[in-house]
Amino acid sequence: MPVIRTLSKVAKQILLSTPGCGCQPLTVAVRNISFSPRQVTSDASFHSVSFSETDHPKVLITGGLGQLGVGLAKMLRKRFGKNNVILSDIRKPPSSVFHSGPFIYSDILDYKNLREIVVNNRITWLVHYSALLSAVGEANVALARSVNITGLHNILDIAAEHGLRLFVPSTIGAFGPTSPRNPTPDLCVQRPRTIYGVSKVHAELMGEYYHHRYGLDFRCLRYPGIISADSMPGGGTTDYAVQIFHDAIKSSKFQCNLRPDTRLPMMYIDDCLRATLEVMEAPVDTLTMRTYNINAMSFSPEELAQELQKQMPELEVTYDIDHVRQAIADSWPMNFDDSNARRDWGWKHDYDLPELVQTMLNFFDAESRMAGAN
Ligand SMILES: NC(=O)c1ccc[n+]([C@@H]2O[C@H](COP(=O)([O-])OP(=O)(O)OC[C@H]3O[C@@H](n4cnc5c(N)ncnc54)[C@H](O)[C@@H]3O)[C@@H](O)[C@H]2O)c1
Ligand SMILES: C[C@@H](O)[C@H](N)C(=O)O
Repeated sequence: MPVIRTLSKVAKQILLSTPGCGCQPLTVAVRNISFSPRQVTSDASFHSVSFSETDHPKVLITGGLGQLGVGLAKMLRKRFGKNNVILSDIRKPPSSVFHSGPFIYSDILDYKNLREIVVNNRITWLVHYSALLSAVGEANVALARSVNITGLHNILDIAAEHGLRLFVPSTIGAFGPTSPRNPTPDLCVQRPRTIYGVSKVHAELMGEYYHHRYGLDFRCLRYPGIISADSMPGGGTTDYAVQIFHDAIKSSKFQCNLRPDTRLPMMYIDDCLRATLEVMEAPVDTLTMRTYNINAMSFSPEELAQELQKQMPELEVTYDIDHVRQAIADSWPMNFDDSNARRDWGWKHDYDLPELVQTMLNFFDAESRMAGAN
């Protein structure tokens, strides 16, 4: 339904009486009267529950059983309390996750169910992690379009309707071969060649549009490839940088699906999750933008292998190129310029390549010692 048909009479009058393109006056007027894009009764007044700044947020994480969600829930629960953070997904949680805090089934394509969850649990922050990543997206474009685009529309409408603070991650994949690649700034040409990238540019633009049009508190970070030890990636182009650790430890051999010189921005998961909390907590007046690049390090498979070989000289790396992933990687940034995030809300990463490798190896070492002790 076109948005204008869902507006209240007052909103329609303002919209129709705004001269010229009306961009600025319209933005101010509509924000003040506050209506939601899927408001069903045209003249019903819109009420959102307001929470004081001292209240803990009540957080819902969608797509929470992927590489990032469980770690984010753990961090947020430490800060806001176990019961104030709800993980959700369409998959069945492992028992450790199920017993670590609230978990709920939620398919982001089911608008009514999502709304029910938000209302019944008095959600105030929504972290929207559900997505199909770059490589699996290319293998199933129709599903990626549905989850990444239709699902996002549901999330945006529910967040606007209930006055939520909404975090949606974007990615280095939101850039394409015509973007400057070394480094890639926040604002430049964005013509990605994957459905994943297209859907993420769409999310950035729609989130910013809802912010200006409806006053939605939309916050977005473009994550680099994320590296974690205790969760596996969900089918992206940067997955090799996680797999290499598992294979190195298991067999001292790794077959890489990208060329040895493929340079991509990467980040350790702890930095990524901390950045997410920091931008969600950043005072509104520090945010000069709603979508920021964040960066930590940038390396190629051969550089990662060399760093690992300093501690595991027996590691053998061979290359068997996956042409789909290679083409994607060749169109993505090599280095990310995140100076706006550093300036506006004080972003600073903790992990460079040597610390990343050491931390990953320490994790697997501790894990194998624990397994040996049992
Ligand atoms: N991991 C990275 O390197 C990386 C980098 C940049 C951006 N991101 C973004 O961060 C977010 C989380 O990434 P991730 O690595 O945890 O992803 P992932 O692929 O590991 O997990 C995505 C989750 O979404 C769920 N999902 C799929 N369809 C769904 C549906 N219809 N309803 C509800 N849930 C559904 C899946 O079951 C899965 O658990 C994604 O939006 C991704 O684009 C990740
Ligand atoms: C970079 C990121 O968005 C994801 N890890 C992918 O490779 O698809």
